[in-house]
Formats: sequence, C-alpha cells, structure tokens
Amino acid sequence: MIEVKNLVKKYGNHLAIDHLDFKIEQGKIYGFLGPNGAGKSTTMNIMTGYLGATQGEVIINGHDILKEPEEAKKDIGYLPEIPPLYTEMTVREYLGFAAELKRIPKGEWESSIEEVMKLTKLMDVRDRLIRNLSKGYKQRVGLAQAVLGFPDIIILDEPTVGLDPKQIIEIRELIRNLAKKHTVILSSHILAEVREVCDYIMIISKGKLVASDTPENLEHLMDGAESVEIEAKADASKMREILDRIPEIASVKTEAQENGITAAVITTKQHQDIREKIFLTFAEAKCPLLTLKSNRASLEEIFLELTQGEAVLNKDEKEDETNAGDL
Ligand SMILES: Nc1ncnc2c1ncn2[C@@H]1O[C@H](COP(=O)(O)OP(=O)(O)OP(=O)(O)O)[C@@H](O)[C@H]1O
Repeated sequence: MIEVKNLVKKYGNHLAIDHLDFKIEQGKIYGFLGPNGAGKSTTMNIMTGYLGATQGEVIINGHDILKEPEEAKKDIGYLPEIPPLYTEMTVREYLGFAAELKRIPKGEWESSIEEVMKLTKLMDVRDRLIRNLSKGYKQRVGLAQAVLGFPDIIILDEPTVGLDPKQIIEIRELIRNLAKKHTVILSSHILAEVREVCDYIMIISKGKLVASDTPENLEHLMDGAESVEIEAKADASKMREILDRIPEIASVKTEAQENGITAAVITTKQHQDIREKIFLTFAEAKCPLLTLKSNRASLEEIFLELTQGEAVLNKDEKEDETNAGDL
C-alpha cells in the first residue's frame, strides 16, 4: 500500500505539487490523469525516491521513501518519463546491470531477465545495442527494467508515449497482465488510455488532486450531469404540467417547435435515470412522446471541466501568492 500525505513540491517559487493526499491499495491499476504540466511526473519522481519533496511524506508498504529508501524502493519498479537507458549496452547487458542494481540474487539473474524479456517481447533484440533500437523497443527496455524482479508496485510515467498503435495495444495488454499480481500506477494525459486500462482514476490539475474515483463513478460525479431530452405533441404548459408529476426532476427548459410539438431538456437530480418514468407519465396523460434520450456527461467533459476550473482557480491563487511574496 502507498500513502501519500500532504505532499508539496516547490521549484523555486513555483508550486508544482500542492498538498496531495491519497492512498493506493494493493492489486489495482491506478491512473494519474492530467494535462501537461499538472504535476504527474513530479509526483511519481517523489513517490519513487528520485526527487525530494518540499513537504509531506510517502510511505511504501510501511516504509518512508526518504527515511528508509532501500526498504521502500525494493517494492517499486519505475519507468520514468525518460528512461535512463545506457545506450552503449545491449538489451541483455543493460538488464543484467539493472538486476545488479536491484540486488536480485545472482543465481536468479538469468531466469528473471529472460522472463521479463519474454514478457516485453525483447528476445529478438536481446543482443542489439540499445542505441540502435527504435523508440518503441527502447520504451519496452525501460518497461522490462521496471518489471524486473517483479516488485509489488510498478509505476509507469506515460508508458505508451511515442509508441505506434500496435505497440500501444501490446503495452496496455502487458499492463493488464501485470495487474493480476501487482499494483500498477501509470500516468497519462490521454483520457481514453486511462479509462481503458485503469480501475481507478486520479485527476491532477495544477498540482492538486481534483477528483479520484472509478471511471464509472466519475461519470456520475457532477450535479445535474444527467439530462434527458424529450419532444412531445403538447404545448409548453401541458408539458410542464405532466413533468411536474415526476419528483426526481430538478429543472425543465422548454422550446416550442413546429406542428404543436414542444422540446424540453430535463435535468434530473443526481444519479437518476428517469426515462422510464417519463415515458409512463406521458402515456398515462395520453400525450404522445416523440423523442426520449438521455445525455450523460462524458468523462471527457468532466475531465475538461475539472482541469479547466482548477486552472482558473490556481491562476487567482498564484496571483495571491505573488502579491504576498511582494509584500
Ligand atoms: N526541474 C524543474 N524545475 C522547475 N520547474 C519544474 C521542474 N520540473 C517540473 N517543473 C514544473 O512543475 C510543473 C509540473 O511538472 P510535471 O513534469 O510534474 O508535470 P506533468 O504532469 O508530468 O506534465 P508532462 O505530462 O508534461 O510531463 C510544471 O509546471 C513544470 O513546468
């Protein structure tokens, strides 16, 4: 389990991580989602002990990453945004070097390295110099190094960046397989990727955690996120009179159409699917319902709303900070 408590990172005056708090439970795939510059890499670098925090704590399986780095780091495999590959080594040599750094017992090197090379489909290039590999293969070498020794927690910073679509599918498949036995944390600025692969999404914006939940729950997150559009053969007042019989409705906006038809956008109270009720109420009132469709806010809309909202908020906060600094 990972606990991140009150984490703050400042680069000079720039607040890159702004009091982050979260817990990561065993055996799931977590996604850090956020626009460029949100603080994903900084958070991962601190969690893996590559970077010190200005304030706060990271506890990995009971060990503080700063106070007991050796203990904490042995449970983590990390693929940084730019993997530190030794390009003059062959793939096999580099993984041998990584096995030594990870203190994998020498007798297990051969089998461990072969296992990760098979998993990341590197067997064919094992004797090639890393500098001669394509970007996709280099990424796989970084991934193989992260997975080597099969640590409890595997942290991957933008694991599919720069890969072609086929490689992306393969890496996602690999991540799903890893998650059968490991906790995987990955970062991405691509919503579709996080939604497809992760069990749990943490949306980061301007160094703050602005939402964290399962993809399904995030889609239910916002108040009034569900709306229903209808058209019926009735005037606006008749339509309102019928809709008044449904207590789950929060608001109604009507618009007259041609031929005695009125359209309405109905906002429901949170998490309620009232389409069936609408249908039956109009049927009871003997009023023909011509269209009935539900509009749920997509995860894209939620992501944009959360990250843009935060960006505005932070701009104001930053101005406050600057002013305070000037005093
Ligand atoms: N070494 C550094 N010195 C100064 N500022 C930095 C440094 N590293 C990151 N930053 C700033 O901190 C903020 C967070 O950066 P970070 O790289 O963690 O974001 P990110 O979410 O990983 O974005 P990306 O996907 O673009 O890598 C950004 O505003 C960035 O410019």
